[in-house]
Amino acid sequence: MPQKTGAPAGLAGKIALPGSKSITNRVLLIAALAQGKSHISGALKSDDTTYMAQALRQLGVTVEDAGDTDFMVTSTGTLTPSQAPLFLGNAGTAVRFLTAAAANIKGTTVLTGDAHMQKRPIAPLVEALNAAGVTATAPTGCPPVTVSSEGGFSKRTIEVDASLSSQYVSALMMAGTKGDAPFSLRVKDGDIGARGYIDITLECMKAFGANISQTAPLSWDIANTPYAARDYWVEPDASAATYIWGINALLDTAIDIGIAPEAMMQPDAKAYDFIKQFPNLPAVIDGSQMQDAIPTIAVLAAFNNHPVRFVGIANLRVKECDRINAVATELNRIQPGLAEEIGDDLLVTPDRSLIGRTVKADIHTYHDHRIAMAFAQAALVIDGIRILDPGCTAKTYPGYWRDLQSVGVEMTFE
Ligand SMILES: O=C(O)C1=C[C@@H](OP(=O)(O)O)[C@@H](O)[C@H](O)C1
Ligand SMILES: C=C(OP(=O)(O)O)C(=O)O
Repeated sequence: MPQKTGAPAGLAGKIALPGSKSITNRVLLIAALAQGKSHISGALKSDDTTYMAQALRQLGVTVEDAGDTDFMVTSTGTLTPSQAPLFLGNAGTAVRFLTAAAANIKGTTVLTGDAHMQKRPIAPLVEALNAAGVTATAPTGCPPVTVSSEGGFSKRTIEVDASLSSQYVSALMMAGTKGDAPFSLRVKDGDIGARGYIDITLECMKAFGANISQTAPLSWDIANTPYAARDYWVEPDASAATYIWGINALLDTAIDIGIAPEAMMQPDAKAYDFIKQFPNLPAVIDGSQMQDAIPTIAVLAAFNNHPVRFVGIANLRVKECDRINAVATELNRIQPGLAEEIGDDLLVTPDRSLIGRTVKADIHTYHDHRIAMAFAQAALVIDGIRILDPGCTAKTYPGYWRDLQSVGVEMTFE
C-alpha cells in the first residue's frame, strides 16, 4: 500500500502511458478473426489484455507476447472451440466481446470471470444473441455465460438494449462480419451511455477492412466481408491520462505524457477539457460520455472552488464496483460531508483547506483500479492517506505507482 512520504511540489518529467485497454482488446479480437499475421504495437500489457490474449489462445489463435508493448497475432480467421471455460477475470471488454464472438464458434463455449465479474450484467447481450439464432444462457443474468452455436448469427437483423453497457453493441458489431449475409444491428430505444466507445469499435473494424454503413444514429449495416490482417499501433490510454492531467491540475505541475488529448480517439480524452478548468470545474458535469474518467474528476472536485454535481453516471454502479458509492464513501472517509449520493448523481462539496493538512485515512479500493488511481490525487495533497490494495491497478495500469515515483512522488509500500 503506497503512502506519500515526500513533498510533491517539484514533480516533473515524462511518463510513457500504457496503451489503450479498449483498443488493445478490440484489436486483439479483430486480428484473431482475420486470416494472417497482425503485429499490434503500443499495446497494453495488463490483466485485462492478458485475459483476452489467453482466451484467444484457447480458441486456437497464436498470440505471441512480442515485447513490453507488442503482440503478434497469427490466425486462420476462424476460432475453434475450447473444452475448458474461458476465464476472463474482471475484464468487461474481454467477457462481452468474446461472448458475441463465441457465436461464430461451432460448438459450446463457456465464459466466466471472477467474483466481481459474476455480478456484472450480461443479460441484454445474451438476449440479443438469442434473437440472432444463437443459444446463449446466463442463469443469473451475469457470467458465467454458455454459448452454443452452429457457427454464426442465423438471423441477420437484431436489436440490442445497450442502456447498461455499450460493450454489448461493440461486441455484436465485431462478431457481425462473419456469415453469409450482411448483419443489421440497431440499439433499442436509441439509448446508449458512451457512444464514443462505439466509434472506437467502428474505427478498429474499418482499419482491418470491415465495411460498415450507419443507417440511422444508432443503426448499422455491417457487410459480411472478412477482416484483413495488418499491423496496428495502439494509442496511449486516455483513462490513464486523466490521472496525470488531474495531478498536473491539482499541483500545477507539467508532467509530460507525450500526447495531446486531441490526438486520442477514446471518449475519456474529453475529460481534459474539464480537468483543465480546475479549480473552477463546472457546477454540473455530465459523465455519460466519459464514464471511466468520473472517479478522477470527482476526487479532483473535492479540492475545487465550489461544489460539483456529476450527472448521467448511473452506469458507474455496474462497473468493477459501484463507483458512485465507492467515491462517495472514500471521500467521506477523508472528511464527512465531502460527497453525497443523490439518486444516481454524485455531489462533491469541496474543502480546499484540506490541501496541505494531515488526515489519517485508509482508502478502500474495492478491487477497482480506478478508485486506487483516482485517490492518488488526494494522497498527493493530504498527508496521511494510505491507498489499500494498490496492486489492483494491474487491471489496466500495472506500472502506475512506479510511473508516479519516476516523476518524483515518494511513497512507501507496506
Ligand atoms: O468498450 C469499451 O472499451 C469500454 C466501454 C465502457 O463500458 P460500458 O460500455 O460497459 O459502459 C467503459 O467503461 C469500459 O472501461 C471500456
Ligand atoms: C469499466 C471498466 O472496465 P471493463 O468494463 O472493461 O471491465 C474500466 O476500465 O473502468
